[in-house]
Amino acid sequence: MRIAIMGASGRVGTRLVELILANPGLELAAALVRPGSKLIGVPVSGGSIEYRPADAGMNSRCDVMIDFSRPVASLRLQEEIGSKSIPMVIGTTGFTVEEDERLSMFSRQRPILVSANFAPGFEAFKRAAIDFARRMPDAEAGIGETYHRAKKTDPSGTSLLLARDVCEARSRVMGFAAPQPAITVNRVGDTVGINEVRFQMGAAEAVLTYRVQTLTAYAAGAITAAQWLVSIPRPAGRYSLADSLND
Ligand SMILES: NC(=O)C1=CN([C@@H]2O[C@H](COP(=O)(O)OP(=O)(O)OC[C@H]3O[C@@H](n4cnc5c(N)ncnc54)[C@H](O)[C@@H]3O)[C@@H](O)[C@H]2O)C=CC1
Ligand SMILES: O=C(O)C1=N[C@H](C(=O)O)C[C@H](O)C1
Repeated sequence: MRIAIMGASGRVGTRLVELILANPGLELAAALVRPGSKLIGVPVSGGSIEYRPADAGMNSRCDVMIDFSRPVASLRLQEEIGSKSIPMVIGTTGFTVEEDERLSMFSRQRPILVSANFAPGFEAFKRAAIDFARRMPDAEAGIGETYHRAKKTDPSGTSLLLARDVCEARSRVMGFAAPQPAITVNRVGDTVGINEVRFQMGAAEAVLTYRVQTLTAYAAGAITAAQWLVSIPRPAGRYSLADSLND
C-alpha cells in the first residue's frame, strides 16, 4: 500500500514515516511539508523520496493519504486534490464547525476517515464514558486533558468529542439539553496524552482515565485505519474510526 503523508515533519508525521519505512508491506509515496520548509528537497531518511511541499500533494501516486497537519493546511490540500478520489485519513484536529462542514463537503468526492484520536482503545474508552453517563445522568460530568506544552491551549479535539458525546448521552436520558461538561486544560512537559472524564455524584466521584504512552500509538492507529479504508473499494463519504472497528 502506497501512503502519502501530509505533515511529514511533525510529531506524528515523523512517526508515520518511520512506521511506513519499517514495514515491507507499505511504501512511502510522498512526504509533504509546509511550503517554504527547509526540508523541501531533502531525502527522507532511509527512503527513496524527498520531502515536498504540500501543494504537490495532488500529484502523489498513492493508494491513500494520511494527514496530521493543521486545519488550514488540511483544507488547502483538499482543495488542491479537487475531485480526485484519493482516500484520506485525517487526524488533524482544531477545525471550526464551518471547516468541519467543508471536510464533509469534500468527502462527497472521496472516502475520508476523520478521527480526533487514533490511539488504541480510545473508542472503547469513549463508549465506557457514554455508558456511565447514561446510567448516572444526574452525575455532573467534567472533562480533563493533559498534553505536551507545545500544544495550543484550546481544548483538544479529543476533549471536545468526549464532552459532546457525554452531553448527548445525558440529554437523551434526561429528556432535556444537559449542560456541556466543563473542560480543564493542562499542558505539562512532553506529556503525550492523558484524557479524563469525571462524574461527580456528591457522595462519590467516578474518574475514567485514558493515558497514551507514545506518539507512535496515534500513528499506528491511523495506518490501521488507512488499511481498512482501502481494503475494499469504498463509496465517497465521511467515515469514522468506529466504522473501521465495527466492520
Ligand atoms: N487524531 C489523532 O489521533 C491525533 C491528532 N493529532 C493532531 O494532529 C495535528 C498534528 O499534530 P502534531 O504532529 O503534534 O503537530 P506538529 O506541529 O508537530 O506537526 C504539524 C505538521 O504539519 C505541517 N504543517 C503545518 N502547517 C502546514 C501547512 N500550511 N502546509 C503543510 N504542512 C503544514 C508542519 O510542517 C508539521 O510537519 C494536530 O492538529 C493534532 O491535534 C495529534 C496526535 C494524535
Ligand atoms: O496534539 C496532540 O498531541 C493530540 N491531539 C489530538 C486532539 O487534539 O485531540 C489527539 C490526541 O489527543 C493528541
